[in-house]
Amino acid sequence: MGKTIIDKLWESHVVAKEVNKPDLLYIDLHLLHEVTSPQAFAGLREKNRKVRRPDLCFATMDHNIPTVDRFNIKDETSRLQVQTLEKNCEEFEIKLEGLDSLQQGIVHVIGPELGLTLPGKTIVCGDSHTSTHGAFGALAFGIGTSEVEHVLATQTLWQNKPKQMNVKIEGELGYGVTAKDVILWFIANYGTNAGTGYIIEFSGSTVRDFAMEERMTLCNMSIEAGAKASVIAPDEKTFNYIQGKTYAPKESEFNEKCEDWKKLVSDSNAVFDHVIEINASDIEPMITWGTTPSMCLPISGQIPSAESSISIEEKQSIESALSYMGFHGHERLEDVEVQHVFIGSCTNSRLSDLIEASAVVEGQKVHPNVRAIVVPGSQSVKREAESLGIHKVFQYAGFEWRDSGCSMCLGMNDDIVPEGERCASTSNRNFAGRQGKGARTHLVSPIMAAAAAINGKFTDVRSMLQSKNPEVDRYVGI
Ligand SMILES: CC(C)[C@H](C(=O)O)[C@@H](O)C(=O)O
Ligand code: SF4
Repeated sequence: MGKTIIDKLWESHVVAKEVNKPDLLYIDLHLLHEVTSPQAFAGLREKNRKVRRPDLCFATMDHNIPTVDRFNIKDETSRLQVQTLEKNCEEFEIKLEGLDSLQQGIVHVIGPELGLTLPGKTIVCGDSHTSTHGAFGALAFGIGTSEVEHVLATQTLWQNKPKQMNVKIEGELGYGVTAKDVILWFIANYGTNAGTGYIIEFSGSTVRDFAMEERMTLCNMSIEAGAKASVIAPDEKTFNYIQGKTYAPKESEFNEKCEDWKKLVSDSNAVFDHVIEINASDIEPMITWGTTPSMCLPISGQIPSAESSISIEEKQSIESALSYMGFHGHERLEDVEVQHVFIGSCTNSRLSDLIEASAVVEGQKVHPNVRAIVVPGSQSVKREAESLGIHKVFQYAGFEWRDSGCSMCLGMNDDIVPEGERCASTSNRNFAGRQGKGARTHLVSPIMAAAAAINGKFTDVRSMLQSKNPEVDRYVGI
């Protein structure tokens, strides 16, 4: 029987195997941030242990930091976490991209950007959206703080091998439909438990046609479908993206690596535990209306009411989502007004996301009732965008142009949505309280967020797109 890419990645990292026990996997890259690492380092210190391979660890600070006046962290716990990470990295000799670093950014944005994320690697981080790195053909997943300590101490991790799912997406996406819409559509149709117990391989012509940034968006949110991880077979696009990046292999070593990486594909006779086939042309621009990513509809849709529920549980969950979100049911999504727009997060804060959104915004003004912010995923993305003049498009329109960080993706820093207010957000989670107490989050793509910023309400972005330049056109699928 053939092997899947998941088998290949897994088997090449098993360092100990016993019947009826988890496998011990070697970890090639351990990413760290300020929130989930302090107790792990404290544990090492208590047991008088060292970090086994500091050279395979890499740290950044992203969750707690301000995106304006970034050195002035007002909240004491946040400041302490950031200072603790600085101290830990110094003591245990781990490379850190701190607040003063030109390379600082959201951990899942800078890993790929610096060429740390490579095909064939096992990558872990104390963060659920580590699945993002699977876009490069890496086996990448989030771990808990006690596992962070274990990996720091041993560079290995005990893991049960999950089941495997192939999600095949075929065909061309419609005009104005993005990778974000694909993953939202997937979760809306298959649920937040679709991937529970599985690693997903995303395959098919739609995925192959995606740029690396789009593949990252897809893998980023696979965790919201319950998956342990997701992976996309590396190809020429992957290799081109990696070539020349700071920590990527150089010259002849790079060429040799590419030959190895090409083998990271599922064999044609490989068998998956489950296969889902999706037709890309079925997908429309999507928007969440409720408090889980699966409470999600095409922009042309109407918010459901609890009456149509098929079970008591469903009725209760719809009722509680409607009440939290301030809806009665039956409202048209296109009539819903927003007060905040957030373009950012590890799902959608890369250069291509900002280019796309700026194409919608160009020459227009943010609606007077809306406060809109753009938070580049890394300081490098910020610089690149500025070199293209993208920041001017946003600033002219009335968007705030910030420094990088997790920002409004979660209420752990200064960027909070006030209680009862509504935010069109390019992030990945819309749980109650996610963007602040009582905040109402609607997950959308960057171009849909841009459209909402201009109109002050959700709008089918396809009615606003204008063909402006080929670079932008390529991204918006024109
Ligand atoms: C803080 C961290 C543990 C958390 C995660 O694991 O995902 C955060 O990044 C999030 O997106 O909710
Ligand atoms: S941007 Fe959001 S989802 Fe991503 S790591 Fe930060 S908090 Fe988590």
